[in-house]
Amino acid sequence: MLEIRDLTKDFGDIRAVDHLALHADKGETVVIMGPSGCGKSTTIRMINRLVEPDFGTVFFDGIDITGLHKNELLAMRKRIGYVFQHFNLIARLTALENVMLGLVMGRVSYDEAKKRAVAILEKVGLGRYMDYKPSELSGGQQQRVAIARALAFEPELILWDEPTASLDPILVREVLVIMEELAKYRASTMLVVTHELSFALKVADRILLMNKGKIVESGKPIEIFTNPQSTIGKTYKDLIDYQMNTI
Ligand SMILES: Nc1ncnc2c1ncn2[C@@H]1O[C@H](COP(=O)(O)OP(=O)(O)OP(=O)(O)O)[C@@H](O)[C@H]1O
Repeated sequence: MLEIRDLTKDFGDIRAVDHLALHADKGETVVIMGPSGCGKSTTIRMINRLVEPDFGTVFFDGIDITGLHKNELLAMRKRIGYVFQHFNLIARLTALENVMLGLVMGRVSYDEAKKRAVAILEKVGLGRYMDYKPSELSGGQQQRVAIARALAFEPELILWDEPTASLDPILVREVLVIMEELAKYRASTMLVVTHELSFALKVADRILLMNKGKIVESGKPIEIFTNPQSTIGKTYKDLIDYQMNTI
């Protein structure tokens, strides 16, 4: 469903992503992990062209996203949901309006947009908070609004860019639980950048380890974390061993 080849991005002298290749099958949950600055966010942002690639192709359902014109790209973005680290909600709008906005701008009628937004907010456990503004919600609740917004178009692919990274540890779980449910349901393919080892172990169908702009290792969680082949993989294994031994 998603096939990336040779993806490359330079920022000045820095090569953020270096001839990267990856693929994800329909319904699969693929987790990307790697050290800070290795190019994870840049990779994920190039898929829907929030960052323009310098080189390479991103095939989604057989269409090369890198070659799409503006209107085609906007249409494609309805098929690809995106959840950011910082929730990027509009402060003066309520939770309901934040979820409805994209739908209404995407030419869904007001009544239909409202019906869909209410249903999705209920699904993420925010039925009671529809009329709250972001400043009146906890970080976890704000991120759940952002997830509802990403789900509004029933995306075939959801890109997650460190969705729990700016949350208080206590609030991380409520977001991970929703992600786990979505992964289980398999309605959308999920590409997840995260540092949450427990989520990767439990939920990922496949983990990709990244370093210096490239995928250096890929496999099922159990393979990667018990018998790592790369230096980065060995570091993660040590981290898991350490955590297990300290519990
Ligand atoms: N807009 C930009 N301008 C200049 N350099 C950038 C820009 N975005 C990213 N970079 C650089 O590209 C490299 C990869 O950054 P990226 O954010 O993709 O890494 P990351 O793996 O997501 O890191 P983290 O886990 O800390 O979020 C880094 O060296 C970063 O400083």
